[in-house]
Amino acid sequence: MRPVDPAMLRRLPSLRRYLRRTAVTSVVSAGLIIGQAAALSVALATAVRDGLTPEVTTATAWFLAAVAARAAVQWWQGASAARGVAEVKTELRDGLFRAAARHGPTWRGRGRTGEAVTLVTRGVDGLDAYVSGYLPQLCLAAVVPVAILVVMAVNDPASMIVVLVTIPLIPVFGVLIGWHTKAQTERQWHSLRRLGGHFLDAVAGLPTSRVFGRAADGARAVLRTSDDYRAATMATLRVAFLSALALELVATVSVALVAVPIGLQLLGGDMDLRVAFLILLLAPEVYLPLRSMGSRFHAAQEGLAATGAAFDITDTDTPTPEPRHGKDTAMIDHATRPSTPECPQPAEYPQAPGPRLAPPRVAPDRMTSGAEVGGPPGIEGDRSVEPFLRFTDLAVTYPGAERPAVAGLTATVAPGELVALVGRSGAGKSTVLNALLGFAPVTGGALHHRGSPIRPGEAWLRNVTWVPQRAHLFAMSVADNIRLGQPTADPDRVRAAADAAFATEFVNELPEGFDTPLGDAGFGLSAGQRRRIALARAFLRIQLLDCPLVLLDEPTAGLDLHSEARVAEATARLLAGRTAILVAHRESMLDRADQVWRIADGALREVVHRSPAGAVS
Ligand SMILES: Nc1ncnc2c1ncn2[C@@H]1O[C@H](COP(=O)(O)OP(=O)(O)OP(=O)(O)O)[C@@H](O)[C@H]1O
Repeated sequence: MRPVDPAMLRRLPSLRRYLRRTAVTSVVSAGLIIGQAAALSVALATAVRDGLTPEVTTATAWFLAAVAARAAVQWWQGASAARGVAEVKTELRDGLFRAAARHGPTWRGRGRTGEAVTLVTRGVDGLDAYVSGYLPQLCLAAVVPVAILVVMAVNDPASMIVVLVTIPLIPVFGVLIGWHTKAQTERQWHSLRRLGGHFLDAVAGLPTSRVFGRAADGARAVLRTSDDYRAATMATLRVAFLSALALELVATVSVALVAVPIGLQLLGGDMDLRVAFLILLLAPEVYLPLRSMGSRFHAAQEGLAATGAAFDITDTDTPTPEPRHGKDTAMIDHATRPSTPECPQPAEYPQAPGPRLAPPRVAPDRMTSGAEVGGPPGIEGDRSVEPFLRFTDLAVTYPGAERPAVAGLTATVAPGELVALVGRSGAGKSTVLNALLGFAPVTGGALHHRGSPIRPGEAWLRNVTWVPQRAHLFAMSVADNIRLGQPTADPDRVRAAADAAFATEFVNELPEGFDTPLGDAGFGLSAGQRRRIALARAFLRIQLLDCPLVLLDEPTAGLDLHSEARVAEATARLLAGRTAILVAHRESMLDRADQVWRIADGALREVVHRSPAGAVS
């Protein structure tokens, strides 16, 4: 623990400039403190001895001039500090952005975006207390006591010796407490960064964690990190308050040790009154900058910890942020009880090595709609007559949008049917899926499942498996990503789901296989690999929860031919015997559809029915 980190001075020229300005200000301040005390002691001693003579008036005028000059210097120092803080923070942020540009997306993805954002914003802002609070006090502490000791040596060497003996107590206490504070502050800063990372991951993955029944766990993880941060902050504050108290006590006792002998000498007539006033006025000023420096040291620590983290990034060619994918840092805590219910385990769950799947199930009785759980009894329709899904004049208008994204959509889906949605980009295909998931507001018409109105929420989502266009992978291991909805699933089941999604091959080539931690949004995997992990996640969910409805949003978009063929095959396995709605552009996916809905400008323009043999009706 050094008073000033030389590494910071080396890397930040604006900090060096600021420190030079502050050093000059401190020397001027020291002169003014001594001048002020000298003028006042002359004025007081002369007034006591001779009454209000012209000498008293002159000394008082000098005293007032010194006070005014000190105020001006302090104002200038404040302005200089504000400029210095702005320059140092700009330089540091500039360095971070340059490093990010130099390293490209590789670096960003390996860390958590939320952590990086916390570092660049709140972390760098933590330097305010260091630059404008701690450094000026440090400069004063280096100059003022020395100057005052010289004055004391000339006027009263005995007082100088008392000060010389007591003054080291303050830095010694400061250092002892500082060692303790450093660990506390680093813990506090670490918690804050984790909080930023968790929060962003939780928010970005919210739709995914909702569908997979883990939204509450994400919130709990954020809450737990917030609590860690609160505890670390309170611990730092406790140390800061205690240290302020200890330093205050040491300074007061030290001033008393100087004052008592002076009083005795005055009584004995051995000391001039002017010298006595001068020493008594200067004694507290010796300890003041050291005390202030000690108390500001704690506030400055967060900024220093953040700066250390920033230099780790700016200094390395290929920065490797601290590991953050352990179970303790995962957004979703697997120790918590899954929010989805335990499901019967199908006896024929696929086992490695070959991807074998459980036999398809069509419209299982276990299925629930939102209405069955939350609605009044008797709301269910006639299962033998009602289609699996019914869209009646469905309209969706996003908040703030001028026109509906989907309007007047009327259609039905029979149990076990595969419906493919086709249409140009922006036609409204994903919106149809979002309406079914409850992610887009149904502003007109109705959605029914087996005759019951669909009520978006946990109960309904338990029926659904969703593979979105851009599946969100969380910053945790590959295995934990696959078992997102079923955290208690054993490794064999995870592996079998990966086999079925043709993911095992590339996962085995990752450094730690299924335990390989992924970065933000699945960093470290290609787009096709991410999709296969998302499919594996869906496989596991289907197998364990037996979800009868599958929603897939362009599972093969942006893939090369080889990956596309594999994902298409995996998708076909996923959909076998289940009711599914699939947004598709590729023929490979359309061939398997029972109905093809062509959507344009939010309206259903055409429905093509295909027979099992592929004929169009
Ligand atoms: N969250 C949203 N808020 C406002 N408007 C939205 C939102 N999401 C989509 N839209 C708009 O709704 C319309 C339909 O979008 P949607 O994503 O359903 O199209 P899409 O057919 O799935 O397109 P693509 O094939 O490119 O994914 C578009 O005009 C889009 O701009």
